[in-house]
Amino acid sequence: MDFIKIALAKGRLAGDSLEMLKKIGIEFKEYSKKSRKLIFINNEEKIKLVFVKSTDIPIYVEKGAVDIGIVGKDILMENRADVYEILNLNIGKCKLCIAALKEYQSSRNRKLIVGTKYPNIAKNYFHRKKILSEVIKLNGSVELAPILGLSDVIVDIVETGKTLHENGLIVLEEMYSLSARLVVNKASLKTKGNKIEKIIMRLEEVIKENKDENS
Ligand SMILES: Nc1ncnc2c1ncn2[C@@H]1O[C@H](COP(=O)(O)OP(=O)(O)OP(=O)(O)O)[C@@H](O)[C@H]1O
Ligand SMILES: O=P(O)(O)OC[C@H]1O[C@H](OP(=O)(O)OP(=O)(O)O)[C@H](O)[C@@H]1O
Repeated sequence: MDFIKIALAKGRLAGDSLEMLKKIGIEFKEYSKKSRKLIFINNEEKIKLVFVKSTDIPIYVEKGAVDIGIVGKDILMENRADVYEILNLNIGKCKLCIAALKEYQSSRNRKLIVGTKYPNIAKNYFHRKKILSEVIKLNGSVELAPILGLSDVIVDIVETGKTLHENGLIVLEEMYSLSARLVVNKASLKTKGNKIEKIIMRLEEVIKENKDENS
Protein backbone atom coordinates (compact mmCIF):
# COMPACT_ATOMS: atom_id res chain seq x y z
CA MET A 1 0.00 0.00 0.00
CA ASP A 2 1.10 3.55 -0.76
CA PHE A 3 2.62 5.67 1.95
CA ILE A 4 0.94 8.94 2.91
CA LYS A 5 3.45 11.78 2.85
CA ILE A 6 2.99 14.63 5.30
CA ALA A 7 5.01 17.87 5.07
CA LEU A 8 5.85 19.93 8.13
CA ALA A 9 8.22 22.85 8.65
CA LYS A 10 10.93 22.66 11.31
CA GLY A 11 9.93 25.97 12.92
CA ARG A 12 7.37 26.91 15.55
CA LEU A 13 4.58 24.64 14.32
CA ALA A 14 6.60 21.42 14.37
CA GLY A 15 6.19 20.62 18.07
CA ASP A 16 2.43 21.15 18.27
CA SER A 17 1.86 19.44 14.91
CA LEU A 18 3.82 16.34 15.96
CA GLU A 19 1.91 16.33 19.25
CA MET A 20 -1.38 16.26 17.35
CA LEU A 21 -0.17 13.47 15.07
CA LYS A 22 0.97 11.50 18.14
CA LYS A 23 -2.51 11.83 19.64
CA ILE A 24 -3.96 10.11 16.57
CA GLY A 25 -1.39 7.32 16.77
CA ILE A 26 1.11 8.64 14.24
CA GLU A 27 4.52 8.77 15.89
CA PHE A 28 8.05 9.04 14.57
CA LYS A 29 10.33 7.36 17.08
CA GLU A 30 13.57 8.50 15.40
CA TYR A 31 12.54 12.15 15.39
CA SER A 32 14.37 14.57 17.62
CA LYS A 33 14.43 18.34 17.46
CA LYS A 34 18.18 18.31 16.97
CA SER A 35 18.21 15.83 14.11
CA ARG A 36 19.21 17.13 10.68
CA LYS A 37 17.29 14.33 8.96
CA LEU A 38 14.54 15.52 6.62
CA ILE A 39 12.49 12.34 6.29
CA PHE A 40 11.08 10.12 9.04
CA ILE A 41 9.08 6.97 8.50
CA ASN A 42 6.33 5.25 10.46
CA ASN A 43 6.17 1.80 8.89
CA GLU A 44 3.17 0.54 10.90
CA GLU A 45 0.93 3.43 9.81
CA LYS A 46 2.66 3.73 6.42
CA ILE A 47 3.33 7.45 6.86
CA LYS A 48 6.35 9.46 5.73
CA LEU A 49 7.03 12.75 7.48
CA VAL A 50 9.07 15.23 5.46
CA PHE A 51 10.47 18.52 6.70
CA VAL A 52 10.10 21.24 4.09
CA LYS A 53 10.76 25.00 4.32
CA SER A 54 7.39 26.41 5.36
CA THR A 55 7.02 28.70 2.33
CA ASP A 56 7.54 25.67 0.07
CA ILE A 57 4.80 23.53 1.65
CA PRO A 58 1.95 24.87 -0.57
CA ILE A 59 3.78 23.99 -3.81
CA TYR A 60 4.86 20.53 -2.55
CA VAL A 61 1.19 19.80 -1.77
CA GLU A 62 -0.18 21.32 -4.98
CA LYS A 63 2.19 19.27 -7.16
CA GLY A 64 1.51 16.05 -5.24
CA ALA A 65 5.10 15.63 -4.02
CA VAL A 66 3.41 15.21 -0.64
CA ASP A 67 -0.23 14.37 0.10
CA ILE A 68 -0.76 16.52 3.18
CA GLY A 69 0.82 19.67 4.60
CA ILE A 70 0.57 21.50 7.88
CA VAL A 71 1.25 25.20 7.41
CA GLY A 72 0.34 28.64 8.72
CA LYS A 73 -2.54 30.52 7.11
CA ASP A 74 -0.08 33.40 6.48
CA ILE A 75 1.99 31.14 4.23
CA LEU A 76 -1.11 29.96 2.35
CA MET A 77 -2.29 33.52 1.79
CA GLU A 78 1.14 34.65 0.59
CA ASN A 79 1.97 31.60 -1.56
CA ARG A 80 -1.35 30.77 -3.19
CA ALA A 81 -1.66 27.14 -4.29
CA ASP A 82 -4.35 24.92 -5.74
CA VAL A 83 -4.90 22.67 -2.71
CA TYR A 84 -7.78 21.76 -0.41
CA GLU A 85 -7.58 23.64 2.88
CA ILE A 86 -9.35 21.11 5.06
CA LEU A 87 -8.85 21.85 8.76
CA ASN A 88 -8.07 24.75 11.02
CA LEU A 89 -5.79 22.97 13.50
CA ASN A 90 -6.09 25.83 16.00
CA ILE A 91 -2.36 25.83 16.75
CA GLY A 92 0.21 28.52 15.94
CA LYS A 93 -2.30 31.24 16.63
CA CYS A 94 -1.11 34.77 15.92
CA LYS A 95 -2.21 37.92 14.12
CA LEU A 96 -0.96 39.64 11.00
CA CYS A 97 -0.76 43.32 11.85
CA ILE A 98 0.30 46.69 10.54
CA ALA A 99 2.74 48.18 13.03
CA ALA A 100 4.83 51.33 13.26
CA LEU A 101 7.07 53.23 15.62
CA LYS A 102 5.15 54.70 18.58
CA GLU A 103 5.84 58.19 17.30
CA TYR A 104 4.76 57.49 13.70
CA GLN A 105 2.37 60.07 12.22
CA SER A 106 0.41 58.81 9.24
CA SER A 107 -0.03 61.03 6.21
CA ARG A 108 -2.50 60.27 3.46
CA ASN A 109 -0.72 62.68 1.11
CA ARG A 110 2.18 60.44 0.21
CA LYS A 111 2.98 56.86 -0.64
CA LEU A 112 3.12 54.53 2.35
CA ILE A 113 6.35 52.51 2.46
CA VAL A 114 5.73 49.04 3.87
CA GLY A 115 8.39 46.52 4.98
CA THR A 116 7.27 42.90 5.17
CA LYS A 117 7.95 39.22 4.67
CA TYR A 118 4.46 39.09 3.10
CA PRO A 119 4.57 41.33 -0.04
CA ASN A 120 1.57 39.73 -1.77
CA ILE A 121 -0.69 39.97 1.28
CA ALA A 122 0.42 43.55 1.96
CA LYS A 123 -0.01 44.71 -1.68
CA ASN A 124 -3.51 43.22 -1.91
CA TYR A 125 -4.53 44.66 1.44
CA PHE A 126 -3.45 48.24 0.71
CA HIS A 127 -4.80 48.04 -2.84
CA ARG A 128 -8.22 46.99 -1.52
CA LYS A 129 -8.13 49.83 1.00
CA LYS A 130 -7.14 52.22 -1.82
CA ILE A 131 -3.98 53.23 0.05
CA LEU A 132 -1.09 54.11 -2.25
CA SER A 133 1.84 51.97 -1.09
CA GLU A 134 5.28 50.69 -2.00
CA VAL A 135 6.01 47.28 -0.54
CA ILE A 136 9.59 46.27 0.28
CA LYS A 137 10.12 42.52 0.66
CA LEU A 138 12.23 41.62 3.68
CA ASN A 139 13.26 38.22 4.98
CA GLY A 140 13.24 38.70 8.74
CA SER A 141 13.76 41.04 11.69
CA VAL A 142 11.21 43.22 9.95
CA GLU A 143 10.87 45.48 13.01
CA LEU A 144 14.19 47.07 12.05
CA ALA A 145 12.75 48.66 8.90
CA PRO A 146 10.92 51.59 10.53
CA ILE A 147 13.67 52.00 13.13
CA LEU A 148 16.28 52.47 10.41
CA GLY A 149 14.00 54.54 8.17
CA LEU A 150 13.62 51.88 5.48
CA SER A 151 9.83 51.87 5.76
CA ASP A 152 6.99 53.81 7.41
CA VAL A 153 5.19 50.72 8.66
CA ILE A 154 5.60 46.95 8.70
CA VAL A 155 3.18 44.13 8.05
CA ASP A 156 4.19 41.30 10.34
CA ILE A 157 3.09 38.58 12.69
CA VAL A 158 2.33 39.49 16.27
CA GLU A 159 1.92 36.77 18.82
CA THR A 160 2.75 38.03 22.33
CA GLY A 161 3.63 41.57 21.18
CA LYS A 162 7.00 41.28 22.93
CA THR A 163 9.10 41.91 19.79
CA LEU A 164 7.13 45.05 18.90
CA HIS A 165 7.23 46.34 22.47
CA GLU A 166 10.96 45.77 22.95
CA ASN A 167 11.67 47.66 19.74
CA GLY A 168 9.41 50.64 20.39
CA LEU A 169 6.69 49.71 17.90
CA ILE A 170 2.92 49.51 18.28
CA VAL A 171 0.10 47.83 16.38
CA LEU A 172 -1.78 50.26 14.14
CA GLU A 173 -4.21 47.71 12.77
CA GLU A 174 -4.95 43.98 13.08
CA MET A 175 -5.33 42.63 9.55
CA TYR A 176 -5.97 38.88 9.93
CA SER A 177 -6.17 36.24 12.67
CA LEU A 178 -3.97 33.29 11.71
CA SER A 179 -3.49 29.66 12.69
CA ALA A 180 -2.11 26.46 11.20
CA ARG A 181 -4.08 24.65 8.52
CA LEU A 182 -4.13 21.10 7.20
CA VAL A 183 -3.94 21.17 3.41
CA VAL A 184 -4.38 18.21 1.09
CA ASN A 185 -3.42 17.53 -2.52
CA LYS A 186 -6.54 17.40 -4.68
CA ALA A 187 -5.72 14.13 -6.46
CA SER A 188 -4.55 12.42 -3.25
CA LEU A 189 -7.95 13.02 -1.68
CA LYS A 190 -9.40 10.82 -4.43
CA THR A 191 -6.64 8.21 -4.83
CA LYS A 192 -5.81 7.84 -1.12
CA GLY A 193 -9.17 9.09 0.13
CA ASN A 194 -9.90 6.42 2.76
CA LYS A 195 -6.66 6.83 4.60
CA ILE A 196 -6.57 10.62 4.36
CA GLU A 197 -10.18 10.92 5.50
CA LYS A 198 -9.40 8.75 8.54
CA ILE A 199 -6.53 11.08 9.43
CA ILE A 200 -8.80 14.11 9.00
CA MET A 201 -11.55 12.62 11.18
CA ARG A 202 -9.12 11.69 13.95
CA LEU A 203 -7.54 15.13 13.85
CA GLU A 204 -10.99 16.73 14.08
CA GLU A 205 -11.50 14.86 17.35
CA VAL A 206 -8.15 16.12 18.68
CA ILE A 207 -9.02 19.70 17.69
CA LYS A 208 -12.30 19.34 19.60
CA GLU A 209 -10.55 17.82 22.65
CA ASN A 210 -8.00 20.66 22.64
CA LYS A 211 -10.81 23.22 22.46
CA ASP A 212 -12.67 21.54 25.37
CA GLU A 213 -9.46 21.50 27.44
CA ASN A 214 -8.96 25.22 26.86
CA SER A 215 -12.54 26.30 27.54
N1 LIG B 1 5.41 34.56 16.97
C1 LIG B 1 5.26 34.01 15.77
N2 LIG B 1 6.07 34.41 14.80
C2 LIG B 1 6.00 33.84 13.57
N3 LIG B 1 5.10 32.92 13.24
C3 LIG B 1 4.27 32.50 14.17
C4 LIG B 1 4.30 33.02 15.47
N4 LIG B 1 3.36 32.42 16.15
C5 LIG B 1 2.78 31.58 15.32
N5 LIG B 1 3.31 31.61 14.09
C6 LIG B 1 2.91 30.76 12.94
O1 LIG B 1 3.88 29.73 12.84
C7 LIG B 1 4.31 29.55 11.50
C8 LIG B 1 5.75 29.09 11.52
O2 LIG B 1 6.52 30.08 12.13
P1 LIG B 1 8.10 30.04 12.08
O3 LIG B 1 8.61 31.34 12.63
O4 LIG B 1 8.56 28.79 12.69
O5 LIG B 1 8.33 30.08 10.51
P2 LIG B 1 9.15 29.12 9.59
O6 LIG B 1 8.99 29.73 8.23
O7 LIG B 1 8.73 27.71 9.76
O8 LIG B 1 10.62 29.32 10.11
P3 LIG B 1 11.70 30.31 9.52
O9 LIG B 1 11.03 31.66 9.31
O10 LIG B 1 12.73 30.32 10.60
O11 LIG B 1 12.14 29.65 8.25
C9 LIG B 1 4.07 30.90 10.83
O12 LIG B 1 3.86 30.71 9.45
C10 LIG B 1 2.84 31.42 11.55
O13 LIG B 1 1.67 30.95 10.91
O1 LIG C 1 4.71 38.96 19.10
P1 LIG C 1 5.90 38.07 19.35
O2 LIG C 1 5.56 36.95 20.28
O3 LIG C 1 7.10 38.85 19.83
O4 LIG C 1 6.30 37.35 17.97
C1 LIG C 1 6.42 38.06 16.79
C2 LIG C 1 7.76 37.93 16.16
O5 LIG C 1 8.03 36.58 15.80
C3 LIG C 1 8.26 36.49 14.37
O6 LIG C 1 9.61 36.57 14.07
P2 LIG C 1 10.58 35.33 14.08
O7 LIG C 1 10.91 34.96 15.49
O8 LIG C 1 9.98 34.24 13.23
O9 LIG C 1 11.89 35.92 13.45
P3 LIG C 1 12.10 36.68 12.07
O10 LIG C 1 11.76 38.13 12.32
O11 LIG C 1 13.54 36.50 11.79
O12 LIG C 1 11.21 36.07 11.04
C4 LIG C 1 7.55 37.72 13.81
O13 LIG C 1 8.05 38.09 12.54
C5 LIG C 1 7.81 38.75 14.89
O14 LIG C 1 9.08 39.35 14.73
